[in-house]
Amino acid sequence: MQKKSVKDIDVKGKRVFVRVDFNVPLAGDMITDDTRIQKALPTIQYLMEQGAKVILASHLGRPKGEVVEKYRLTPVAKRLSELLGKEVIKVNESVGAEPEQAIAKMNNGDVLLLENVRFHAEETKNDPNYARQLANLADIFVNDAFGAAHRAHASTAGIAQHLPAVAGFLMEKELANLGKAVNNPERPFVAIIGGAKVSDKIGVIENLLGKVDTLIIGGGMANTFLKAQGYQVGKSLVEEDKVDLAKELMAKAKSNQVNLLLPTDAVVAVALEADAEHKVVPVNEIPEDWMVLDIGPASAAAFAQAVQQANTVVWNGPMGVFEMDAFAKGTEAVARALAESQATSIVGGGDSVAAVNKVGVADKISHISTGGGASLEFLEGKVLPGVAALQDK
Ligand SMILES: Nc1ncnc2c1ncn2[C@@H]1O[C@H](COP(=O)(O)OP(=O)(O)OP(=O)(O)O)[C@@H](O)[C@H]1O
Ligand SMILES: O=C(O)[C@H](O)COP(=O)(O)O
Repeated sequence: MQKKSVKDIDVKGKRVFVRVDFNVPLAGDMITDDTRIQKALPTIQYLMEQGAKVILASHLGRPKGEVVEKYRLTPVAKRLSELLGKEVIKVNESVGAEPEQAIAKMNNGDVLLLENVRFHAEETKNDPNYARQLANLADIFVNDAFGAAHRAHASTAGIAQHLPAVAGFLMEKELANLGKAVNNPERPFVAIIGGAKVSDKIGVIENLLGKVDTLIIGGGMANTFLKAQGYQVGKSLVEEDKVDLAKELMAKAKSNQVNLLLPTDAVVAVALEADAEHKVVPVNEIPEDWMVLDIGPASAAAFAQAVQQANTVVWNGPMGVFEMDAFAKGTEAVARALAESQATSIVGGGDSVAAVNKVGVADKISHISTGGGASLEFLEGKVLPGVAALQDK
C-alpha cells in the first residue's frame, strides 16, 4: 500500500515534526560519515521552501533513557547548519518548556533540532504520554527516518496516532528502491551480513535463508557461528546464548540448499586497539587470549568470488573493526568486490556505508540505504512499524 507523502499535504506555516535518522558514526564529537544527514536534506529543504517550521527529531546511539553527553545531537546540528547554509536552532530537550518556547519563536522556513529522543526511556518503550508530548510540539508528522522505521518507538510510531502522518522523500525512495531489488531479485542472490549487533541481526538470518542463494557471514556476527562450528574464539565478541541458534541456522541453510560462507581464516589481536599485536590464523587456531577483529585474506578472497558470481547483492555490517586500519582489509575487500561486480548492489547500515565511502566506491553501488537493521527487516518481508503508522494514499 502506498503511503501519503509530504507532497500530498499543505505545510505552509505549519509546525512539521520530522523524524530523521541522524544516528551517524562519531569519533569524539567528529562526525566520520554524514551520509544520513545528507540524505535527509531533500525533505528538509522542501519543507523550508514551502514555508513550514521544521522541527527535527532523532536518536543517536543507545543512551538507554539517560542523558549521555557524548550522544548529544550538538555536532549534528552544526553539520546540518553547514549543509543547509542556515543556522539550525538546537535545543537541549525533546519535550517540555525549552522546545515549546523555541518553537513559538520560529519563523516560517526555520529549522530546529530537538535533543536526542533516547535520553527519555519512554521513547523506546513507545510510551503514549511521551508520544503525545512530542505530538503537542507540531501540527504534522513526517517520517523520513527509514533507518529507524523497524523500531516501534514514540517518535517513529506512537506520535503518528496524534497527528496527520506522512512519509518524507528519503523514506519513499528507500521503500521504492529496496522493494524493486527484493520483490524479484535477479539470481544468484547473495546476502553479506556482518557487524556487531549480533542478537539484533541473527534472527534476520533465519528469514534470509528462505530467500537467498548464498549467505556470507563475517564481522562480529561470524564469531557466534565459529563457536557453533566447535572452534574456540578466545576473547572475541560472541553471544553465548545464540550459539545453539547459530547451529540451527547452519542446519537450515543446509536443508534449504543455501550456500553458507563463514570465515576460514581471521585476523586476531591481543586487544581491541589500533596498534595491538595481531596476526592471521586459520579459524581452528585462534589463540585463547586473542580476539578476532577481521576476516582473513583467504576468507576475503572467497567472499569476493561469491560476489563476482552474483546478480543481486545485499550487504549489511562490516567484516571487521574497519575503523582501525589493521582490521579494515576484509571490509575493504568486500567493498571493492561489490564495486567491481555487475550485480545490483545494495549496501545498508551506518557503518557499512561509512566503509564504502572510506574505500571511495559509493558511486559504484546501485543503492546506498540509510537503513541497517531496517533494510534487513524490509528484505525479510516484515512490515516496518514506522511505515505502517503512516497514512495510506
Ligand atoms: N569481529 C568484530 N569484533 C568486534 N566488533 C566488530 C567486529 N567486526 C565488526 N565489528 C564492529 O561492528 C560495528 C558495526 O556493526 P553494526 O551491526 O552496527 O553495523 P552497521 O552497518 O552500522 O548497521 P546498523 O546501521 O544496523 O547499525 C563496527 O563498529 C565494527 O567495528
Ligand atoms: O543505526 C541504525 O540501524 C538505526 O539508526 C537504528 O538504531 P538502533 O539499532 O539503535 O535502533
